[in-house]
Amino acid sequence: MKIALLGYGRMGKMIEGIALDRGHSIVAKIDNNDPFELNGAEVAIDFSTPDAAFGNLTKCFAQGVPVICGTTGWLDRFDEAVANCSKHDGGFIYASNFSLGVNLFFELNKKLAQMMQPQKDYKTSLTEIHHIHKLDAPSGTGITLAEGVLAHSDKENWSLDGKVAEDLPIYSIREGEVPGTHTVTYESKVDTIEITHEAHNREGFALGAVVAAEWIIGKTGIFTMKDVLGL
Ligand SMILES: NC(=O)C1=CN([C@@H]2O[C@H](COP(=O)(O)OP(=O)(O)OC[C@H]3O[C@@H](n4cnc5c(N)ncnc54)[C@H](O)[C@@H]3O)[C@@H](O)[C@H]2O)C=CC1
Ligand SMILES: O=C(O)C1=N[C@H](C(=O)O)C[C@H](O)C1
Repeated sequence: MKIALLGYGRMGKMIEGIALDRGHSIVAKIDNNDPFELNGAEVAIDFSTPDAAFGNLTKCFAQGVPVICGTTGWLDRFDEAVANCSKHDGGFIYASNFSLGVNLFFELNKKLAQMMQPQKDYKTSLTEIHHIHKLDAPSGTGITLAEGVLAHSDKENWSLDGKVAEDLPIYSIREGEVPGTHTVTYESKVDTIEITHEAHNREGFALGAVVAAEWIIGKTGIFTMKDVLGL
């Protein structure tokens, strides 16, 4: 499979290593202000920046190249990206987190939220911890987890660091080089129930993105990691 990497930072470099190990070739590495030349790529993988992702996706769809996008912090334009993809009959997978472990954790989170819905004595919150270089807060994974909780809650919205009292709080912590830790907490006067996913490194994210790229070849439409992993 010929891959174009959009964004050649921490994730782009890790994806390159995993893709080469799995027998694929990298035909383009586009970072920052590089010319946008896809060089015959069969699929593009975008791990760039919140400001860059939407423009990169738009160019790929216009050139008929399916995209795997892991960049977070740009989702105010997600519906537009989906419309662009559909207009060109393209292929698209966005995931706030591509790791198998986190996608299992998403399902566990929804199941626990469903069980906790009648338990009104518990106060719910989310916490995400990431490295100090991260540009967006809360994390995309934190937002997906919050959506899973809100689907089984009387609350309607989440807010960053509990800024809106009636919302579900997502607390964002930036420290050192933490790859990504997410915790969902239910706390009552008598006890605490907590589920945590802790990434030990970025390999799981990168492998999931390459597996998604392998999966989308030959398909058109908008998909999720649930489709890829059969969850
Ligand atoms: N969905 C997932 O599983 C994961 C998502 N992420 C997200 O992926 C994104 C990238 O993360 P990292 O690699 O850690 O960041 P990074 O900062 O190491 O790399 C981003 C790269 O994008 C480049 N860039 C800037 N403008 C660009 C443009 N117009 N086109 C292409 N590249 C451009 C930057 O120069 C930089 O090299 C972040 O949004 C992060 O939150 C990170 C890990 C896992
Ligand atoms: O920026 C990161 O590093 C990560 N970003 C993603 C997010 O915002 O959820 C996924 C992972 O947690 C690492």
